[in-house]
Amino acid sequence: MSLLKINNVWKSYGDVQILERLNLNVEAGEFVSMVGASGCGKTTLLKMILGSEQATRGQILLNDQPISPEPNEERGIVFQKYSVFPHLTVLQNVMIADEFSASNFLGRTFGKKKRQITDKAYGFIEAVGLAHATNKYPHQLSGGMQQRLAIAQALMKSPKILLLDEPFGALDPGIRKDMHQLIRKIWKENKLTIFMVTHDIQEGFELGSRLWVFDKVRHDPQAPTSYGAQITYDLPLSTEMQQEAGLSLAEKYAKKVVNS
Ligand SMILES: Nc1ncnc2c1ncn2[C@@H]1O[C@H](COP(=O)(O)OP(=O)(O)OP(=O)(O)O)[C@@H](O)[C@H]1O
Repeated sequence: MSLLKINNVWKSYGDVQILERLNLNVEAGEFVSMVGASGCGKTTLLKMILGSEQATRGQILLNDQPISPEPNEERGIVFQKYSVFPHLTVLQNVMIADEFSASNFLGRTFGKKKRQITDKAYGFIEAVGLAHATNKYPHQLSGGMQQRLAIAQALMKSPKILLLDEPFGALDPGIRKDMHQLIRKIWKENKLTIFMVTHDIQEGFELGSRLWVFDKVRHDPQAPTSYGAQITYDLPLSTEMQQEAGLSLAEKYAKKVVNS
């Protein structure tokens, strides 16, 4: 049984068609990279998987059930813009969601419960390589460190699915490489299913186990908003392909997409 089924999904905003005819099955443990022109609907699909946007037609099923209209703990999301709280330390940022759910209103826990949450938070802080910065505030961290913090925050909820919206887009190339290693390690160790939007086709090739390319197949010059993007390539990525990927393969497919 597939973890996620996207059954003939269409999405429009008003009379602007964004996505159309999406039919895809995703198994648990896949890492799907999503690439395509700006504005073609990649984030919109992520939001539909998160549950914060609804399909206009068709259905997305998670474990054969319609996706709940509210985001829930099964799905965590990390955006390009760091979503951490500026007035909380690294440790407090990672603990906060668990503290709120354990204490209902106050956002503070005590005694044994607090110790459990602290231990769990330390585990994820270490996993993302921020053990040396536990008591620092976000403004004292580099962009890469803030993004590590956002990932640790998302992992605290033990999501089965991690949604990444250009998570490394704002980072320098050297730091991006480190983050690639980190995310692959986290993907494997936590047996996550990952959907990642990226503008960098090479990153998409290197990181994913599968690549989706979004593009418009149908065009009407008189009515440019009548047709939405579809997934024009659905490529399984093998490690060999990824090793070979480098620029040459990425460029080849980029050309193919542009020319199609
Ligand atoms: N809530 C909304 N209401 C109306 N239009 C929207 C809404 N959200 C997104 N759109 C439009 O839908 C289209 C797809 O947006 P989306 O953010 O999914 O694209 P994208 O492929 O992720 O783009 P980018 O790569 O630039 O981030 C855009 O034209 C955007 O303006």
